[in-house]
Parts: sequence; C-alpha cells; structure tokens
Amino acid sequence: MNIGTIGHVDHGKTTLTAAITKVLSTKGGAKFTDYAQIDKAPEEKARGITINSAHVEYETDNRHYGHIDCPGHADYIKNMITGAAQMDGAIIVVSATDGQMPQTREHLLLARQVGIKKLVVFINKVDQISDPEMLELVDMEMRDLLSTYNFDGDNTPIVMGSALAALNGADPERGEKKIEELVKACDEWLELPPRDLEKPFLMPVEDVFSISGRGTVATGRVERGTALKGDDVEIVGLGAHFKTTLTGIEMFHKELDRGEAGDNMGALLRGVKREQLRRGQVIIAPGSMKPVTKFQAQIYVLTKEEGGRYTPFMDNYRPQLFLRTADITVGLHWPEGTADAAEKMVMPGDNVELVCELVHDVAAEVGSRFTLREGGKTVGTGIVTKILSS
Ligand SMILES: Nc1nc2c(ncn2[C@@H]2O[C@H](COP(=O)(O)OP(=O)(O)OP(=O)(O)O)[C@@H](O)[C@H]2O)c(=O)[nH]1
Ligand SMILES: [Mg+2]
Repeated sequence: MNIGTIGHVDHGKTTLTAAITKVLSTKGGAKFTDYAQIDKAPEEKARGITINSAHVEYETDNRHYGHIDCPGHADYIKNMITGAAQMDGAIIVVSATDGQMPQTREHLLLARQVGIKKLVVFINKVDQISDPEMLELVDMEMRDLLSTYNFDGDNTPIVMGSALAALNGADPERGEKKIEELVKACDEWLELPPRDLEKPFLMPVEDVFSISGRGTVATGRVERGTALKGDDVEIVGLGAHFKTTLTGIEMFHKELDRGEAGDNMGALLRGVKREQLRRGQVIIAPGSMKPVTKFQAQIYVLTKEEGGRYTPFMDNYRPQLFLRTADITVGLHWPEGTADAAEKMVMPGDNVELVCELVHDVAAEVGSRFTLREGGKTVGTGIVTKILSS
C-alpha cells in the first residue's frame, strides 16, 4: 500500500517519516532512514517532469507500506496531480502549535481531488503544548475540516504525539508509543485499493490493423482488468460508442484465451471495420466508462525550469491534451462564475482548477490523468475532478 505524509510546511512531515522508520526498525519492519537522508531529495523523472521526493518503505505485522515524503509544497502538488506519488491513503500532519494552516487545507483538497478516500491525522509537536484544551481544539477543528472536504471527520483516527521525541528516543509516552498508535491506525483505518486486475477491463487503442480473412485487430497495453476471448466489449472515444465482441486475443503471435492488466495484446473484434477504430479510443468492459467532451480538472502548470512555458496563459488557451493514447485539442477556461475570467492569468508553477472543452470526445472519468502539450513540450499535467458533459 502506498501512503505519504502531507500537510503544512514545517509541521513535521519529514521528522515523522524518519521517526516511523526508526520505531519500526526496532521491530525489524524497516531500515532506519534518518532525517538528513530523506531531505536529500533524490531526483526522479516521472512522465517528463522532474519530481523531488523521498521514498521509504516499512512493514507492519500485516502490511507493506511504500511511503513518500516530499521536500517542498510545490512538490506535493506536482506529485499528487501527476500521480508520481500515487497514494492510496495519507497521514496528514498538523502542528499543535499552529493548528490547521493554508497548506493543511490545500493538501486536504488535493487529496480529495486525486481520489484518496481515507486519511489518518497526526497532531505533532504536542511537547510544546501544556494546555490540554488547546489540543482538544486542534482535534475538533481538524474533524470539522475533514468533513468540509468530504472525509469522515467523525471517525478518522487522530493521534497526538511528538515526531521529534520519537526520532530522538526521548519521552516514549509522546514519542515511540504514539508512532506505534499511528501505524496501527493506518493498518486498521486505511483501506487497500482494488488491484488493477479487479477493475473493469480497459485497453487504450494504440494501433489498428486489418488481417485479411480474419478481421480488424486493435493493439495496446491493457491498463486494467481482465478480458476473456468471447467477452462483450465497448469501443469508446473520438466519435465512436458501440458494442462488439472480442473474438480473439493475441500476444507475441500466439492465440490466447485471456488478456490482463500489463499485457500487450492484440484484440480481434467481430464485425468491426478498420475505419471504425482509431488510436485514442479505448476498448472497455461495457458501460464501465463514458465518452466525455467537457470536464473540470485540477491542473499543475509546469515552470520553465521543468521544461514548461516561459509565459502565463489566459482563458481559452488551446494546447493538445494527451490522455492515454488520445491526443485532442482542448480549450481551457476558468470555471463558470470566476471573477474577472477574461483578464485572469495562469502562471507557470500554478496549481489551478480549470474547465477543459475538447474538440472530440474521449473516454474519461473522475481520476483520469492527462498531460497538456504545446509545440512538442509538456506545459501542464492534470487530473479529471468532475465530468461536465458527454
Ligand atoms: N518541538 C518539536 N519540534 C518538532 C517536532 N517534530 C518536528 N519538529 C521540528 O519542526 C521543524 C520542521 O520539521 P520537518 O520535519 O522538517 O517539517 P516538514 O513538515 O517536513 O517541513 P517541510 O518539508 O519544509 O514542509 C524541525 O525543526 C523539526 O525538528 C516535534 O514533535 N516537536
Ligand atoms: Mg519535509
């Protein structure tokens, strides 16, 4: 399971990450990764964007966790939107001395936008607070805030402790014990995501061939789910929306009965003409996704250092949108009701919510990720947050 620490700058995310590895290392479930090793931020390339983040791993009695801690606020935003740090759950860290702050809220919103369903809260730096009523207040406010962003504010586990004490091996009541409590809360409250194989079948069409005497074959890499020879499937996107039957599955020139997530396969489709299929469409389990032409999305606009634009853009900016194998011109607009929409600019480095109007329909759903490109370079990356029209 993949998790990570999120929350306002300086509230103790990195200290907590180090502390978790320290406490679990004494039980043999982790290799201790000290603070300085985490904040060294090894560079990684993900989807054409450089992303600074640190990955650690640890194990509890019942789970293996991959854990991501990012060095800076902008990195969290990029990570969450690009999916470079695909989190199935997260620990939101909030300092007892400050309470909730702007990035506490922003990270909660983003967590919701990228589809994280459950969180665990760690109220940190309790060693600096002597008034128990203060802590109660932070607890109450966090529950309210969670509910505001559609998380389960009433039942979300909140653990109060000191990451620094745990890291330094001081004050086990506020330190080590609280880390154990936190990890237990993660084990019990955070839910494992469905495995790709259990999801409905989806294969983006990469290429199309006709094979004389047999019919039309679409090739691509299965993104999720499983398909069996003889299954009903649906073709969606670029003006198409029809049902057919998967009459053959081919891999490495061999006929097979089954294709699944991760496979590169050829799909032989009954009664389909070559002209009916195009790169950019998807072959899916019937009814599992719809064609859409307009949606709202959370978008991160790359800086020039990241290979993005040098200049801001305005309403109705029209780059190319790449979603799986599809490549479609899109008009970007401020959501309805935005004040001064005609003059408002989007700067490189911004994280914005915009409406995307496509010139052709594409199969998409809430959570679908895409990139925006212009003149051969990636200028932005986004995730669909709301379908507006199909
Ligand atoms: N008193 C006290 N200080 C703490 C505690 N946890 C962390 N700190 C201190 O708070 C400061 C910030 O901690 P970090 O772990 O770097 O915070 P962060 O959230 O990772 O910060 P950014 O990555 O910059 O957003 C450091 O000086 C830590 O030593 C704690 O439990 N008690
Ligand atoms: Mg940090």
